[in-house]
Amino acid sequence: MSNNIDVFISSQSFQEEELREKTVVVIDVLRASSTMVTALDNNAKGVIPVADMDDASKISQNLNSPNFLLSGEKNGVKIEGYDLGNSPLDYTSDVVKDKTIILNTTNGTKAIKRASLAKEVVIGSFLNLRTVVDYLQKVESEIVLVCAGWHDRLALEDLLCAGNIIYELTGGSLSSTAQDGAKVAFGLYEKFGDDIEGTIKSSNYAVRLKDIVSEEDLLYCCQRNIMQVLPAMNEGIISDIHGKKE
Ligand SMILES: O=C(O)[C@H](CS(=O)(=O)O)OP(=O)(O)O
Repeated sequence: MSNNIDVFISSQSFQEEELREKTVVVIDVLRASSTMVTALDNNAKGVIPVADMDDASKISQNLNSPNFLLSGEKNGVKIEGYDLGNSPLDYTSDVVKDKTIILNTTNGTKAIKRASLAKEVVIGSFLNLRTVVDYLQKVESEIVLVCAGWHDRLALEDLLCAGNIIYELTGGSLSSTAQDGAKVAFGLYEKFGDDIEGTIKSSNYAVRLKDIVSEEDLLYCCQRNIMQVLPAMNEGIISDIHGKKE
């Protein structure tokens, strides 16, 4: 592929204007991206990402409640009064099928909102990595992989996933003229890509949230290429544009 590709290491590491005319992949492996991918794979109608609780309550007040779920977390914990937290394992077909989910998370949904000037925004995770790569191979615009990170800092699992995407896109051979961000992500994947689970199990996230987020959640989010959905944003709503059918 000949496109220019860069990696931004957190949702605050760029100016929103920098994303204009670009194809952006937002990556929040733990857990917002993995949750959205799972929800859409289980036939949720769409996901509305919101930046905070105020936005979530404004949107939910104007909607017909049986068709909507109010979901999200603060520092990993389900927000009181919400229907669901941010564990992808809770987004089963019987819970989310045909529902639109208003999702409010600490980092992931904020990163998506900050990418709203992009030409297009898609959601990436290990779960749907191959589908994202196949899509990126066809786009003609410049590509930016936005890692959601954690509170404006780098999160290893997001950068590792970005590196895996670049590795696949480049056939494992990155040009010496690649962007610095792409080189760092690619190098991280070369070093740790053989042991995604082990690397993520010893990440800052895993240590920080060990009493809040189950190991089952972590291991689930480490699985590669188990879903073919391609979540993409259109007028504020994320839906599957890959056209998965039941
Ligand atoms: O719910 C999550 O997994 C995280 C929690 S924290 O911000 O890392 O404490 O939120 P997310 O927005 O999915 O990164």
